Amino acid sequence: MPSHPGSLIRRILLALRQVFQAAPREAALLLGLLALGGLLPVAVLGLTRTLVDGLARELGRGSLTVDLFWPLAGLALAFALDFLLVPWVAFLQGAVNEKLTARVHLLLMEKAAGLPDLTPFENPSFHDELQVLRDQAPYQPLNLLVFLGNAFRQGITVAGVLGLLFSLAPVFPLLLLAGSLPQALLTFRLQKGVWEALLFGAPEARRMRYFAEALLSPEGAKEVRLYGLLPFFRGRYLEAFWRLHRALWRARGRQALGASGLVLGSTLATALALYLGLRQALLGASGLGSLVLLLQSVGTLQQNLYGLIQDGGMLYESLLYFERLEAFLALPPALAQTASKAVQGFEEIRFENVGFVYPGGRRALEGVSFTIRRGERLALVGENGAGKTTLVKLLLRFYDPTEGRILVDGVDLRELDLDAWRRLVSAVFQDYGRYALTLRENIALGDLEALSDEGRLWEAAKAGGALELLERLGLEALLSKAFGGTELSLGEWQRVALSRAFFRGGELLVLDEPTASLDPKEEAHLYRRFAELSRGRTVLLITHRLGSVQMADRILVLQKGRLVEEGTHEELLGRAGVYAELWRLQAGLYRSDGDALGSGVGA
Ligand SMILES: Nc1ncnc2c1ncn2[C@@H]1O[C@H](COP(=O)(O)OP(=O)(O)OP(=O)(O)O)[C@@H](O)[C@H]1O
Repeated sequence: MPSHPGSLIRRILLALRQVFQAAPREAALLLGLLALGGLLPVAVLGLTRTLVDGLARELGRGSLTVDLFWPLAGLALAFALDFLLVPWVAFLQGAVNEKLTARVHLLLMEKAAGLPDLTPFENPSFHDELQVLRDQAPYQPLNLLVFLGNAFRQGITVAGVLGLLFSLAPVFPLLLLAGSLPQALLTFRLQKGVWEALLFGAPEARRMRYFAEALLSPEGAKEVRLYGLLPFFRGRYLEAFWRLHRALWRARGRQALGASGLVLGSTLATALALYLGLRQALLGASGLGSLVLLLQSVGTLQQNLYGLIQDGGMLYESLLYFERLEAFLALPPALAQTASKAVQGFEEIRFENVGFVYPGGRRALEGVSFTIRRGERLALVGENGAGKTTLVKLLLRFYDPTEGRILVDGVDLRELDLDAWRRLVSAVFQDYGRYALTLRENIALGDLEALSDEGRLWEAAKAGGALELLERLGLEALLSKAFGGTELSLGEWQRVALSRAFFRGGELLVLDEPTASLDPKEEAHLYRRFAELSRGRTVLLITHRLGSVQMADRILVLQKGRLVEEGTHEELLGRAGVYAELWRLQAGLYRSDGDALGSGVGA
């Protein structure tokens, strides 16, 4: 539970703000119905008292007087309303829940995908937070509505019953509260222990979900079977389960023990209240109805106070969820976005002593300087982890360099309007998207405004090697088995990604291992057409297949984050440096006699 009422109220208001922004009319109506629902038990108590007092007066007359009729009619109405409220509260709760859940998802999508850079994703706490918020988004809104609704209704009932008792004598609400409040408060505090264990155990709960997912997901299905991973993941799942279960067991045990310990005090206070009520009635100081009210109030009060505490405890987690959501939405982007210099094209891009250290501390680039001129085809080669992809990420401004600068016609990239800059660029990343959308949409995502331009779609498919695919499946084919469509092979997906990049156009084309999944025939075909495909564009090609880099005007060789060589294929071979060594090794793979130094091999 929140440690002081101020923070509880602040959290409730925060969550309510989201509820009312999602569905203002439905939420107001729901609140009204819940308030009515909370008052009904109070009305029943009051009417019962009147009825019993009337009955005591009329006893023996045998006729139903007006004095008896109205409270009876009131009771009938209260019971009818109580029944009537159930389906309508459920109806409104359902409606608000759907809108609130959609709102939470939309807020998360807009925040996470709307960030201009990737820096926040490097931060483990951002990553964790996003995952928790995403995982819980489907059920926390409903939890909030149910538990907040229940707590609100029960709170009104408790306040109403105490008010009624106060009208009998102030001592009654005081005694009954003294009888039930300590137990309720203790439960409240111990419930906090359970929730803290749950929250503290949250990583365990997430680990459990992860290990279950590893066994259940289609992606893992092949390795799970081949390597016989069931016992391993099952074991890991159980380890996490027992850690969480033990923490919850202890917290719940304390809760039960503490509540039992208070039984004596609670019984004494309640018994005293009832004794006083009975004495008053015997002395004729109050009617029989007041005694009945007192008797009934004990049950109603305890039931609602206890319910209030239970639901309040459940509510705690939902309130925390909405507080975390609010904090997440308020996170500022790491990238300064004050720049707004328009850019419609470029003559040259210059890396000037560029260095980059990932937020986690890993240095990926150091002192890199080179220039790409418009229309040039530049190849970037180097071993795994040399920094090639990182260099592209800086060029697309997913991150800013930590040292040096990137200049576009002399202007720092940081000063250019980011959207305008990115509109000039088209790219195929190593981890390109595979979308459960139609083939048309998958290609047109590169430039959605031209979604219906069939001529361009066919052209792009031809350029990207997806023409045969398009002829076979058609533009409207859904590319997803999960949604009842067609599943593509990895190479086919890569052709679609290439087509998407060609569909976008753009002055600068970045290709990061664009042929990794293509068969040798299509790869050769693509590179043969490369001159034509890249006409009028500046191309930055990252590849490990050195046979394909000969079509580049210039080759940059990265090693451990540093630019170590630069030149044409022939120049670099002549230099007998890193490139020549890589070339020799790769060429050797294609020669049967093991002599890798023969000319023209691998070309
Ligand atoms: N998000 C990241 N956080 C921390 N370090 C990273 C991150 N991404 C990459 N690195 C590290 O930066 C270095 C350069 O990575 P980069 O992906 O740029 O290499 P690469 O040359 O493209 O490699 P490959 O040929 O394997 O694709 C690597 O050592 C890698 O471990």
